[in-house]
Amino acid sequence: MSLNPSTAIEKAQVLSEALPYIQRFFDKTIVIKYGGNAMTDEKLKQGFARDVVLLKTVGMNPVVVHGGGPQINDLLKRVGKQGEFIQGMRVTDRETMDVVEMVLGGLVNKEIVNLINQNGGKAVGLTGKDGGFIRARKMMVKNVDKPGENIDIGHVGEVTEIFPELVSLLDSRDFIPVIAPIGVGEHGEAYNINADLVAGKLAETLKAEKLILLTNTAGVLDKEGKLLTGLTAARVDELIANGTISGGMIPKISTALDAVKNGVKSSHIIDGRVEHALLLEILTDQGVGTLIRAN
Ligand SMILES: Nc1ncnc2c1ncn2[C@@H]1O[C@H](COP(=O)(O)OP(=O)(O)O)[C@@H](O)[C@H]1O
Ligand SMILES: CC(=O)N[C@@H](CCC(=O)OP(=O)(O)O)C(=O)O
Repeated sequence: MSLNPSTAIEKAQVLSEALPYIQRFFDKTIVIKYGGNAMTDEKLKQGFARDVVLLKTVGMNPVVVHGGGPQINDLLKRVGKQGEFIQGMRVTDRETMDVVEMVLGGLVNKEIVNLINQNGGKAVGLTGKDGGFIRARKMMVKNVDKPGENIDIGHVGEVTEIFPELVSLLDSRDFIPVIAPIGVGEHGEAYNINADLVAGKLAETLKAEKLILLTNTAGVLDKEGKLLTGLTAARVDELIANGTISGGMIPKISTALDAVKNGVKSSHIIDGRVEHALLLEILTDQGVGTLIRAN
């Protein structure tokens, strides 16, 4: 099949546009949070895996942290339980914790590992229990109706420490770490941690160049549903206070902000429903979501 010369030149131009980005991000760590909602379409999943392999092949160090909220809800339903969330965090009793470990540490993790490997990468799946590398403690959430009181939401954790050696070792041997957001407590107990929080802390610990949170919206939207392409700390506070940002977007935006305040060069909330969103964000002049800056 002969190629139309102008199409061929356009393709070459897009490839050429990637060069400065490849040079700038060579050997840099990019932490990518792959949200459960962005994981539903087969073609998108293949595209995601291919993009991750491409980034690794051109010399970057992609580290994938995945979610799986909707997938946990599906299995809970099959065992007759209803998922419940308070301030974006899943209420996690003992039985729910078992389901979370099965879905995140098992099904979802191995599916992503497999997808990346089928596309020519060398992915290795981990939970925070492996090498005890994600340490956690029980998280309490504030009771908004009763100031000063907390709500106990069960086996939900917050990260206390991340030991980066295991991830760095995998990176240095050309493996791609794929991490499920499960932490381990002082007594070996498992904690369910919001995947955005794990991705943010990991990005800080690894001194990542970028934190990219892939989700199922165009980015952060204003009250009219229009995309906000750039946000600062002050504006985020305002949008949370007036209810424009709610639910699962609260831990996401807080994480993105904490990361840039703590040394990650840039945080992005981008649309995982756009094919090759990762490549567009990292290797082209085109932004595909919301860029979060400290000020
Ligand atoms: N201002 C906002 N802009 C975009 N999404 C918002 C906003 N406020 C709340 N949301 C909700 O946050 C959701 C993303 O969080 P979540 O469902 O936890 O995603 P993920 O599974 O990718 O982590 C969106 O689908 C949307 O319903
Ligand atoms: C404490 C808490 O809420 N944990 C999350 C972990 C998975 C996750 O974060 O998945 P998404 O990124 O797909 O939302 C949960 O149980 O759903």
